Amino acid sequence: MPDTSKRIYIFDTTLRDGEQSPGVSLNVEEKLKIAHQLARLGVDVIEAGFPIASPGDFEAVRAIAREVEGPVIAGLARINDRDIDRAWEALQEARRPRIHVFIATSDIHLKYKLRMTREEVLAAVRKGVARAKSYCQDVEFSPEDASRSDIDFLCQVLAAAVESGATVLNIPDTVGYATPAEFGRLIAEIRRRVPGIEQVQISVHCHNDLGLAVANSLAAIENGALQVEGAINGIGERAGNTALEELVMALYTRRDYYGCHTNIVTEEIYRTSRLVSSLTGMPVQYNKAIVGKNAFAHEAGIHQDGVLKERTTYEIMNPTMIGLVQNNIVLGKHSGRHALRSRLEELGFKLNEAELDKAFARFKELADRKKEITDRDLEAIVEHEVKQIPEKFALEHIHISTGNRVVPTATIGLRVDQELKEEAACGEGPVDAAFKAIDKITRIPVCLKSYALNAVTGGKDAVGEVTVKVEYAGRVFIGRGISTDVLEASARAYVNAINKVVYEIGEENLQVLEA
Ligand SMILES: CC(=O)SCCNC(=O)CCNC(=O)[C@H](O)C(C)(C)COP(=O)(O)OP(=O)(O)OC[C@H]1O[C@@H](n2cnc3c(N)ncnc32)[C@H](O)[C@@H]1OP(=O)(O)O
Ligand SMILES: CC(C)C(=O)C(=O)O
Ligand SMILES: [Mg+2]
Repeated sequence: MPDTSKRIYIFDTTLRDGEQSPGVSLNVEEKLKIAHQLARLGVDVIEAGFPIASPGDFEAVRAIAREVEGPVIAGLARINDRDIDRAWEALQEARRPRIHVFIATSDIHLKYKLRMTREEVLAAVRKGVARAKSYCQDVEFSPEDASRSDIDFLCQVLAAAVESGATVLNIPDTVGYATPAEFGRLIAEIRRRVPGIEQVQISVHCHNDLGLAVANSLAAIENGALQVEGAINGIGERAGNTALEELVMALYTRRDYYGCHTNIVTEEIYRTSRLVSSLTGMPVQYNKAIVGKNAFAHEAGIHQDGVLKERTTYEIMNPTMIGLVQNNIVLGKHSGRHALRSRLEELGFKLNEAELDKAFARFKELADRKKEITDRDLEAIVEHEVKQIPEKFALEHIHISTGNRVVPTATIGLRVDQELKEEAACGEGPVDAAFKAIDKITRIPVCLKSYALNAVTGGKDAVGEVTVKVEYAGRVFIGRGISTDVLEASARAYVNAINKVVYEIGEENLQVLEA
């Protein structure tokens, strides 16, 4: 057995850097949901947001700090008084709060972005870290763009942060410029040169612009980094952050080589990945390591033969390790509530009776149209349609008439507070017609910003998942819907987004169009 006594701490920034992915905007409820799942996953730190960024982000950090037990809860702040004070205001009810302050140290950022001299940056670091420390024992400091910074100045800044009370020094490769050997050397050099470094934890935060974020993080671990920052599914600014599931499984699978462990409950990885993908609206690419649809699929005959004879011929990990459950019970139209409940429990969903009834009704509807219901179908039903916000509007029926020589026309029936209302509309295409008919019923002037269709499951009876983003009063709301019929999935997604508008804005504050 290899010695794996060295512990690597996992800092999850899905809710902060991950949310900086273009097009992603999570509301308080969605962030809380992800934070609870991250706690189940066993991450050591959750960076819940950037409290000064917006009232919504402030509320999300505050709610997570209040509610989520287990991990340290961190909030990001620029190195100025207002940001730090606001971060502390959001974090103070956390059982284990951490203020994360940052300022860039590369000449390029100093000259063009901050317009500050090195002396000014040094002074700001001393003042900012000390201010954060006056509120909170646990203070993380990040010299942004560290990998492109002058090493002498970088070490000077890091030393100042340690002297002023930082407990964690996080070294970011902000623009994903470093290569593994080089980044490993940078960590080793910092450990050798910064006075007092042995009193603090060294962390790394790598971006994936050259596809090297995980490799760079692993090189940093080999050179003494004890904390790694990253995001689920590798989401984040531009090409994203270190994909935490990849890093964790690399450390686990190659524990013989790295000789360390994390406290991650690996069986929660797949579920966390699905939840993040579903709530951010960012699909996971099929060939993505660990959590992609094809990550454990074998297509070629020689591989299939090998795996059938002995799984380890072509699998370096057992899929059950990440929570992909193999099952022998086939769920279909003849299955009952017990089988459904048991399968959902195996997948980690605990539903109350009302939720189970709703899931069962949708399951039966789907089973009438599809031979076999897969785990992905069930996840889609639960994540998109059961664990949901209150429904002001519920899709009752949809009829579409379309073709290459007719004007697409949709008739939609929605239950509005239990009363059935029906409208018809024509459109540029069938989806447009359906959305216009829905608009006529809801009379809420939302603006459609994007529409995406994905097949959740395989085969010609695959379940289609539609994600729409709509804008109302300058805010973006994401709606999702699933069905074997993509037009029905589209209508469900649009109605779901409108329900979110009603829920978040409040019915009393909505501007409704005249009938
Ligand atoms: C590498 C990273 O991921 S850093 C985190 C990036 N994340 C985000 O930016 C998301 C949230 N951001 C926001 O909502 C907004 O940018 C806000 C609310 C933080 C600031 O908005 P604004 O006050 O309008 O400033 P804006 O974003 O246009 O410009 C940034 C300002 O902060 C300054 N700044 C940037 N980093 C720092 C820092 N670490 N410490 C102090 N000042 C900083 C810039 O120099 C600029 O100052 P200037 O206005 O004097 O030129
Ligand atoms: C705030 C810092 C850590 C960051 O996100 C980066 O440098 O990429
Ligand atoms: Mg970053």
